[in-house]
Amino acid sequence: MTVQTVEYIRYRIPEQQSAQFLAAYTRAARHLAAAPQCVDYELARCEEDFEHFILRITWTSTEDHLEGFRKSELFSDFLAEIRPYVGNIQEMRHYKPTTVRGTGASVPTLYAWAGGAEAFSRLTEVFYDKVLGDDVLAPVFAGLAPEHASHVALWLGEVFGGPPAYSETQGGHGHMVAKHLGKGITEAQRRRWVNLLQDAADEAGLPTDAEFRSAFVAYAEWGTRLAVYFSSPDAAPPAEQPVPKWHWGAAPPYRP
Ligand code: HEM
Repeated sequence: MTVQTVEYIRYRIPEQQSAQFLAAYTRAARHLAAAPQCVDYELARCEEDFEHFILRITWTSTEDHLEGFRKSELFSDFLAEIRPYVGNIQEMRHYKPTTVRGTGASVPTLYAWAGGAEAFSRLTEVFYDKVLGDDVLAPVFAGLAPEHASHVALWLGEVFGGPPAYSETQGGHGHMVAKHLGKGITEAQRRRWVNLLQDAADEAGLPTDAEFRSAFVAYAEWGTRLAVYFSSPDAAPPAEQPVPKWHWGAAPPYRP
């Protein structure tokens, strides 16, 4: 059995060349991404001394790197991009992982666990396709603005711990809630909204683990009930409030 190996390449790049260096590596990285011998890679920059960079590449094995990638056309294309910096290399060696390894106790956000911005865009695209084909919800969403799905994706991403993209581009909680004023959403419509959101989560490939889905549905329940409340004829617009931040709740992510 071959054992993965980690190659570390340490560079010292003068500050004034660092922008070109990063641009060259951004281009070169395409050839790593296309290499079947490459498991993953990351170029990191030293926080304490900006001139130090470390490129970490995990290869399927040292032999695959030296006999496979190094002898392939991808390597020539990779090298062509970074050749000006070969003289700046301070170390370039392969390291075999030892048994000392593990993960810490940091808890990922629901946003990261779901798969980030891309996962929420997929979710709302699938969701609004369903909504527009649904007999109960289609009338509510007739004439929907084309950017609606992407705005809701930004909103959900922010609620679940992602960047504040909705509040920075659209508005805060009050702004979002106000979108529902006067809509007269019924319980049947609300319940269908929650059901279709879960169907869309399945189809869009969001994680299906119990911990994620229970937190996800908890927010859908809470948010839709607020939407119904504020959509009733006598509801007053809400005061401006921060965007709610949804967390895992009682059951943190399960990691065997
Ligand atoms: C967790 C629950 C909900 C969330 C997070 C949510 C989120 C949003 C957001 C972010 C917007 C504004 C989109 C934009 O800025 O373009 C919006 C608008 C809207 N929502 Fe909701 N919503 C929820 C529940 C519901 C429900 C249950 C219904 C109806 C069944 C509904 C109907 C609408 C409609 C019709 C609009 C468009 C308003 C307009 O632009 O005229 N929403 N929603």
